Amino acid sequence: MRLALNGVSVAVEGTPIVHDAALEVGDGEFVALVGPNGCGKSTLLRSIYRALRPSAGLIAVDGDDVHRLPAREAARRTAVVAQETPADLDFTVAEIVRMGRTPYRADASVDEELCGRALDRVGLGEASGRIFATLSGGEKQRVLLARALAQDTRLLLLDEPTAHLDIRHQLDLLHLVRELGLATLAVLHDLNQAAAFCDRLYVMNAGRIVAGGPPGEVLTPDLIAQVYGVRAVRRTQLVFERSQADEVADLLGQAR
Ligand SMILES: Nc1ncnc2c1ncn2[C@@H]1O[C@H](COP(=O)(O)OP(=O)(O)OP(=O)(O)O)[C@@H](O)[C@H]1O
Repeated sequence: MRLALNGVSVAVEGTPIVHDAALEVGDGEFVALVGPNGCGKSTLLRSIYRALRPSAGLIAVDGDDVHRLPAREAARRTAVVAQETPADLDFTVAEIVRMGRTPYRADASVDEELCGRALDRVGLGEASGRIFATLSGGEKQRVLLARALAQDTRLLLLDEPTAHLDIRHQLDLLHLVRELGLATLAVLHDLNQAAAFCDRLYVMNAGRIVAGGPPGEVLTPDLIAQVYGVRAVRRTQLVFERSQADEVADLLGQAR
């Protein structure tokens, strides 16, 4: 297992937030963590990327307790795009992405090449000289993903990666993450998107993981009612693929 959590509890400033969580992400698997606001998703994620230390349980990356690894080694194994966007950094886009290379002592040209490729992958190859603070929220989000990609890890943690993105960029990002083929654990709010893009998902409620498995098995109307307090109807869903978005744009262009 690339990532395995067992019996993980996390307290924040003495308040227990996450209780006895277990989850796994296999090599190349795209796994979502969903659940209502305040249920503890970010807190659990923060304990995986070492921003918080669990009060109980084991968090293993490639079989090793992540909280016992040297910081540099942990950073070579796990990249994260967290929810808090550094707002007014006076760095260029290229400098931000290059921060992803900090855990390595590589040739500057290797770093340059990896950073350039990471920016190209998120569609911001032309923006490398821009000042990060001047970018839109969505562009910032994509730069932070590029920084995570430049870190060249096999485990990727994403906390609401589609926040700030319009629908087109949300879908592009989810497609991209799928194509990367990295073991990925992503906090997502949109259940339809989680169901469409993820191999498996875990549902959290009130600090506990209450269900886990393939989306079709887990996201039942009963579970959604119990966890979110809303009635859901399962229908064949409409997923806008990028190609469809292009067709729609073409049609709109012709109509003008
Ligand atoms: N520093 C803190 N001090 C006290 N309580 C905190 C602190 N940080 C988080 N919490 C509380 O822990 C709970 C879980 O927060 P968390 O951010 O993990 O939830 P979440 O599921 O990610 O929510 P959302 O979907 O709204 O982002 C919330 O009730 C929150 O208010």
